[in-house]
Amino acid sequence: MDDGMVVATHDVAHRFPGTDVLFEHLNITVRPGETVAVCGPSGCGKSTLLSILAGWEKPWHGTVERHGIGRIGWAFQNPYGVPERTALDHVVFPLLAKGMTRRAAEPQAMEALGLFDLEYAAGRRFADLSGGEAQRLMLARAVCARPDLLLVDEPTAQLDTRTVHSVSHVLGHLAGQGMIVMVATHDPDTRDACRRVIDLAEYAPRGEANA
Ligand SMILES: Nc1ncnc2c1ncn2[C@@H]1O[C@H](COP(=O)(O)OP(=O)(O)OP(=O)(O)O)[C@@H](O)[C@H]1O
Repeated sequence: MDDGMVVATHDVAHRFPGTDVLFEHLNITVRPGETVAVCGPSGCGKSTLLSILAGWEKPWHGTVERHGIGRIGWAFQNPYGVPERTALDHVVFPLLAKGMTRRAAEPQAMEALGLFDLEYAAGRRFADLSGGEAQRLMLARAVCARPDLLLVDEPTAQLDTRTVHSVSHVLGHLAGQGMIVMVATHDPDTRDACRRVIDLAEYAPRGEANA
């Protein structure tokens, strides 16, 4: 990881073709060690902002700087997987894609499962996981390859309060190890556990932009 690593937006605004402007004049700078909650009402553009930060979506206006960022990890809002494959298979897969052997990948994948208290489920089929287990599996898969930038979309929608606290704690711990962690969330507990909050409602256009 690069000490000078940074993710920044410079006067970013976004709208999809044929839709209103979601947010504008967004200037943020995020550095390693930070956990940032991206908040705001449903449909305000939280997931879209994460996609823009990842470079998957080009902003309608402005630029995004990703200095020193190599690997990006992403945990999706809706867990998805291959029903008959095990939880461990899902976490091993990105490591194999990175060129690791299965033998080398498995301990690293088990460590990632352990971070989210999922070792017990390593051998279970994805189809047999509960909603909360599948959601934690997405987190384990996102962090297993030790990304520089971790983008997490609604990580706690299906989790109970105690698990929310433990996931928030792990995300803070990963940031402490030098990751940049950004979390789109509605959940007040998750938001409060983050070091910084970006409220996208504050960047909603006022008046003329959507006229
Ligand atoms: N590819 C697209 N084309 C057109 N509109 C889109 C596209 N992707 C998202 N949108 C719209 O942009 C808006 C913002 O979507 P986004 O998923 O970023 O919101 P969100 O704040 O994450 O919402 P939620 O909290 O409900 O998950 C929504 O109105 C959505 O319908």
